[in-house]
Amino acid sequence: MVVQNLTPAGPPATANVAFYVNSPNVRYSDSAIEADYRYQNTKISHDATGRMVAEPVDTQYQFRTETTVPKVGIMLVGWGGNNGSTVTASILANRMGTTWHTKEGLQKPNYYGSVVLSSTLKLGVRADNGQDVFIPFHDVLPMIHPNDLVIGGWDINGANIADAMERAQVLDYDLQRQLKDQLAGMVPLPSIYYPDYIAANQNERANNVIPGADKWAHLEHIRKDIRQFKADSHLDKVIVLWTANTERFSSILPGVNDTASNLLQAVKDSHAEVSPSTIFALASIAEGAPFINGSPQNTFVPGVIAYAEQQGVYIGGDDFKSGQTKVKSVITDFLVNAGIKPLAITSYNHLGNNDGYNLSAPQQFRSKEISKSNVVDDMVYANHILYPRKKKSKMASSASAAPNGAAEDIEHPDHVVVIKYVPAVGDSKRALDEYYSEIFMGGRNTISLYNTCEDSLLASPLIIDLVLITELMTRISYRVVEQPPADANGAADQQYQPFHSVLSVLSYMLKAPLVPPNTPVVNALSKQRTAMENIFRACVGLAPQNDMLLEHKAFH
Ligand SMILES: NC(=O)c1ccc[n+]([C@@H]2O[C@H](COP(=O)([O-])OP(=O)(O)OC[C@H]3O[C@@H](n4cnc5c(N)ncnc54)[C@H](O)[C@@H]3O)[C@@H](O)[C@H]2O)c1
Ligand SMILES: O=P([O-])([O-])O[C@@H]1[C@@H](O)[C@H](O)[C@@H](O)[C@H](O)[C@@H]1O
Repeated sequence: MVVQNLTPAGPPATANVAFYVNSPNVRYSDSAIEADYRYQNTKISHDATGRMVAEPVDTQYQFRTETTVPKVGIMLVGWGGNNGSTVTASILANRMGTTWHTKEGLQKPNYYGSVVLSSTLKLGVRADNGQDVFIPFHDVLPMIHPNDLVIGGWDINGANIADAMERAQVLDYDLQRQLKDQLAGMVPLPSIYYPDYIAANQNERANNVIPGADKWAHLEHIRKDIRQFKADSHLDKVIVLWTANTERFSSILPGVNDTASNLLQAVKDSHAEVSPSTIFALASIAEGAPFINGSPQNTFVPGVIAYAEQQGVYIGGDDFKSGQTKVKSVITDFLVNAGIKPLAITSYNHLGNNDGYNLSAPQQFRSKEISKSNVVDDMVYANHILYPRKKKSKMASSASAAPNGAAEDIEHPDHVVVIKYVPAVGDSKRALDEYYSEIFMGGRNTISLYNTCEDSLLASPLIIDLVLITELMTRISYRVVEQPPADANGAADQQYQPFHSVLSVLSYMLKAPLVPPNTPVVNALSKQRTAMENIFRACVGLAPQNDMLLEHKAFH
């Protein structure tokens, strides 16, 4: 690829960019952006006297982003569910510009709740008057648009997407009325059903199931489905996303799912501890399709992570962060960083959709309880003033384990998660939270929240963001260089590499972010968003966003 240095005229007119960066560190061609980026960090050590020493360290990166936007299809596992049918119908409504009547008047389709489609980021300040300039997040780098997505998928229930939309009772009738004819033609493919992985009450739904108990045959069946879907729609890429029911956790068994080869053998042996979601993940990885887990179960047993690393395919998860937990990752961050000490965080909610029905079973609830409980760990761990570290106990509880895996015995707020199934409220989940904290001089503070979370209307835009960001990441590569290459016309090409297969950049959309082994888990929502934004700024050679506003604090 010939990379042209920037000319005053900017990148080639054919470059697919919403803006361009006028810098010798950023180079454009008609199909790629290459940026030199100096990553600045601070290494901490201690000197001979035990004093802490802070050392600024710089690493020179180069990022390359392919700017040609491909034709992408998404295959939803659980397509006929509330989330699957809602996101499908909503993308169709946006694509067609369908409007509909409600008691509030005429409604227009939108993508509210999507960070990529409905939020902005500060690009910089106006050269003439210093005012902030914001752009749509979607414009920071060339991204696919959800209106262009081809959608398919599987479900153990055979209802077409129009019937599934009606069953979900999420979208307004006047909108459903206009979409149902097109959605009726969308029928989920038969899926894998292992009854012991989801609540027994889901058995009544299972009328669209791949027969047999041969798990390797199931794997090959799903692989064939992915290939067929890609071929039928002449797609460049396919992304598979799990929005099916929450499964019970799989036991981690040495010799079974601890390595890629053992796991593949376990599938050949139809081992009982291989879940449907793990088979979907393996099939996706084998077909080079990124796989995202929107539910809390441990789909990504060690063997799946190892297989994704071997194959160089992206995976991400777990569990959409849509409502109650999203707020928790903000409130807890605010309290702890304000020097206020949460003593107890109590999260109750009830909901009446099929997700809630499935979660009414103990093992499925436990999967959700785990993903909803760990979300405060990084914030607690970061403040040893409020939460002193005790001597390492012999049996440090998992709740006290430091997010980066160090088994330290850390004081931790009481944290309770309760979920109840109340059919009457349907998809309109009611979340009640109490944050009970210690404040100045032994005082106490109580914050109570009542949050009506329309679960599928909150989760659907996250599905879109997960797909758009994952697809973008497949077009970004990087390399670490000491000095910019003397020859930018190819000598450096073979040094570029993808990010780690575990896409921790997706964490903003997820309750229990999967991260590469032995790396820190970040749950604080503001940090997650800043990380995502600054990585994409780096891809166009721009410094990380900071809010110092020195230009407004210094004497002019
Ligand atoms: N706000 C949210 O809605 C939210 C937030 C976080 C996580 N989640 C998770 O997303 C998932 C979907 O939520 P939902 O409200 O759409 O649930 P839902 O029950 O309406 O939909 C799940 C669908 O998956 C299907 N299914 C079950 N097992 C399957 C399998 N092995 N293969 C294919 N299909 C299968 C079911 O038939 C159903 O249609 C749940 O696991 C839920 O916990 C939802
Ligand atoms: O994202 P969030 O609102 O904290 O979590 C939600 C839970 O509170 C809810 O009970 C469950 O049914 C949803 O699947 C979702 O996981």
